[in-house]
Amino acid sequence: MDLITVVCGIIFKDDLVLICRRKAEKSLGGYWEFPGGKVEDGESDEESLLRELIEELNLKVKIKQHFFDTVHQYDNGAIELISFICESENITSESTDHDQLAWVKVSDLLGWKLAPADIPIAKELIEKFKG
Ligand SMILES: Nc1nc2c([nH]c(=O)n2[C@H]2C[C@H](O)[C@@H](COP(=O)(O)OP(=O)(O)OP(=O)(O)O)O2)c(=O)[nH]1
Repeated sequence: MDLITVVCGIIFKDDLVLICRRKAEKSLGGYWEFPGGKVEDGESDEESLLRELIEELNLKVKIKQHFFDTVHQYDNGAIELISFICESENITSESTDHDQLAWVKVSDLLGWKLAPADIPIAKELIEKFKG
């Protein structure tokens, strides 16, 4: 099966990072993720991320750096999840794709029910921001 490319933003506001809970009716409903989405034909990863964040969250961010990529095999196919560290000037509180949003400390990330593909990214972030 094909590998689907998905981009996500690790969006910081001060020292908190945004995670979003996927609506129940979506694939991986109820799991928390870093917001983003599938890369469309003809788009760069960065363009895709900026578009998705505006569409879903009406949030404009600054992409600071490419962070970490991971491949995860779900039952219905594999995704490559490409993450970027971003900064946001404002806090968003509504999403078209999620039923809850939370701004959390990096050190608390693994206490949330993250989508399985996000766990290696969360672990890497915890390492990076440790002490
Ligand atoms: N946006 C995003 N998606 C993620 C993350 N982790 C993870 O496994 N995914 C999965 C969920 C989806 O299967 C896919 C992204 O799809 P999407 O959110 O753009 O799209 P969609 O609603 O059209 O997806 P789908 O219901 O058709 O699967 O990647 C993450 O951190 N952010």
